[in-house]
Amino acid sequence: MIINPYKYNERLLEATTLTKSFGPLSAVQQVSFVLQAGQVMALVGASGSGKSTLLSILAGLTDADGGDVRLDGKRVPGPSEVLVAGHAAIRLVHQEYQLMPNVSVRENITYALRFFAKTYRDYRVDELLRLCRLAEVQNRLPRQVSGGEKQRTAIARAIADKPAVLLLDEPFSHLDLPNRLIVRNLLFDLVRHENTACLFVTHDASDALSIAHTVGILRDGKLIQLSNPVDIYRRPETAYAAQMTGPVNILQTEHLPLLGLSAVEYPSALFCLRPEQVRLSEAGILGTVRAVFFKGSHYEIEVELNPDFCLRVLTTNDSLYVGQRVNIQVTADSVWPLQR
Ligand SMILES: Nc1ncnc2c1ncn2[C@@H]1O[C@H](COP(=O)(O)OP(=O)(O)OP(=O)(O)O)[C@@H](O)[C@H]1O
Repeated sequence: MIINPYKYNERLLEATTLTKSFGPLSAVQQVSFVLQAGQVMALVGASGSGKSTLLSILAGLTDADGGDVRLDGKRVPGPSEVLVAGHAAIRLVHQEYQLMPNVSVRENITYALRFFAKTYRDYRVDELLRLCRLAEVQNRLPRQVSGGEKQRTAIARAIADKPAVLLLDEPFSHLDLPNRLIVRNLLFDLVRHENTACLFVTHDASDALSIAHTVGILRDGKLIQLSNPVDIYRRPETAYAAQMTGPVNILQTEHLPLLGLSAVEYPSALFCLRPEQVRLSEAGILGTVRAVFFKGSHYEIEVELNPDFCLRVLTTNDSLYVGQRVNIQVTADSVWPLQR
């Protein structure tokens, strides 16, 4: 058993008011959060919201204009302050994996342990090959393995010497479903067995909600909401946060009476209604099915309540068809007010 050289305290990785601009463009604006050992955080944001820039700052690979990053209370220097950019205990796995093309999967991982004694190195590489499910392809070159295997090789290499923090840039975006599940379980194992703190960025909330302990929403470089997955899904603060975290109906005050809800009870002008909260019920309001999308485990349908207002509804009812008249029901507690 190898003891991790980094002694953790409660506030492992701490970002305080990080800011970065490229000319007039503010890529990262006043971002602050704390990530603890054994925790997974996901940052969700649209393309260009500053995810990669933020990761690079956290890894010590890009200088911030303001604010700082601390690991166990000690400031992580930016690249302009050190000879070799980066921090020994913080690893970033890029979207392109950046593997050495001419050596095997095993050698790619072994390279990260080149300063360790051979006995430990061999033991640890075998352990990583098992953890990352790479034993069968260990002697192949990176170009001879699948995208999922490349991804796992990059993760194995990054965690080889047990860094305190693992940062992942869009770890799921190029993977098919079976590989997404393997990487998801790998992250679970990592935080459980090695107490690593993981932070990944993604534009797809489904991975974030199912894996992370904390989910943050990035918009135009700002961390606009940070919460546990259930709260962020059920109680998003803005329409953007609602849209980034799953399928949603964004309603305006004038839509509420169409759903049988009294607008007077709701002072806000925008509301979030998740499609699974809409029930098909004979006692409900009459509408017409405008589209039916098969989603595997369920259907997503669009129900038109008037020519200007359609509602997305999730249902397991498999007998619905376009043009059908259906009744929908929405309860007051499933409508969540949003800030403008
Ligand atoms: N080196 C740079 N010089 C100038 N502008 C940059 C540079 N790097 C990033 N930007 C800009 O900063 C903003 C944030 O970019 P960033 O790559 O961090 O976003 P992102 O959320 O990771 O996007 P994506 O999901 O498309 O990768 C974008 O508008 C981008 O064009």
